[in-house]
Amino acid sequence: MTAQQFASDNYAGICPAAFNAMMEANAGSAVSYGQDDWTSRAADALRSAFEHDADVYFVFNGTAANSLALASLCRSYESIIAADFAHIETDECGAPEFFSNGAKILTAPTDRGKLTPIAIRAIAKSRNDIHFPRPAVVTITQPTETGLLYTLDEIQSISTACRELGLKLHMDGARFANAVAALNCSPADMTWRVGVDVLCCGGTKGGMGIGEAVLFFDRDLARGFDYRCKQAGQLASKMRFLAAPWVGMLQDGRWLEYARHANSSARLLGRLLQDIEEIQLVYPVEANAVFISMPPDVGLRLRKRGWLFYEFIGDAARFMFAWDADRNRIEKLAQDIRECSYSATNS
Ligand SMILES: Cc1ncc(COP(=O)(O)O)c(C=O)c1O
Ligand SMILES: C[C@H](O)[C@H](N)C(=O)O
Repeated sequence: MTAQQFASDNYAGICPAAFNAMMEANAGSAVSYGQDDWTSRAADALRSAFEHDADVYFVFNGTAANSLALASLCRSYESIIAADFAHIETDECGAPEFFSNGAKILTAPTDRGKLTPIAIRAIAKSRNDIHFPRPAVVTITQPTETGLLYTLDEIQSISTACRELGLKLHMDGARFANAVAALNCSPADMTWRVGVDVLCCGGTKGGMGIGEAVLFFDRDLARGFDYRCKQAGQLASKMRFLAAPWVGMLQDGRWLEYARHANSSARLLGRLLQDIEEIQLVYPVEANAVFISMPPDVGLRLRKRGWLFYEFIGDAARFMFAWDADRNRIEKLAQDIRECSYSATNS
């Protein structure tokens, strides 16, 4: 077993709540393709958690969730307004464009990945001629790809602008639980109550082995989504194993306990690094990610000590924490960063 790494929360294993629910769901046979009891239990559990009679679907990963949800909100000749840092733009390999049969992603320059009503209006009102792919939907990521949070008021302002412009609002919630935990608000307060039409709610990064939930708060927008999933190879035959972890995670608020641990782990690393001269936090630690700038040779030394981290997001080195983050490993990472910085300064 490799020593714990913090390159991504995707590196973590399956949390007990998800695993135990999978084990329980494994008893006997069950109707396939989502007609089983676990799938209806999971959908009901999400409707209860969100206090809304949303239409709920389960897919294998976040790219599929985002791409198929956006394809439901946007015709092939229309466009999706997104932040320049948006995962749908930088890391989904054209899947949103592919599954919408050609919708265009129009990116707005942002401050650290957060869209604003001004940026949205600037794109939406820039042109209305036949040659311009008409904007149909705005997408925001909560927390953002840079680990920052939209406040509830910021989301409300964005959705108000969307309504004025006749646009739908999609939320990439790959780390939604981390945002709910960090803002200490309810899932409803951060979605439909502030005008979000469709949420892609992360299960994988939250601690499941696989799986995301797509919640349509406006059921009309979900028309045909089941067929869209089937056509895209996202209709699981043994859906109970995608669905059951949601029952386990949502029970007694475990998903938020795990998220609180991940968020506090990120804050711990941020604190441990703050007195190292060569290391700067590139973004404030608001959820479960820490982004730092460090001299290139410090990064090389850190990699030589076996640490893995991405450097292609937010022009910084990213460390991201999950439900299982081990304090001892976090302290070891901080110590190695300190020693690698010290040796750089004194070489
Ligand atoms: C912000 C964000 N959205 C969506 C995704 C897509 O998830 P996946 O890689 O499971 O397709 C990721 C990946 O981790 C992500 O970081
Ligand atoms: C960046 C990569 O695509 C993945 N979404 C992650 O956050 O690890």
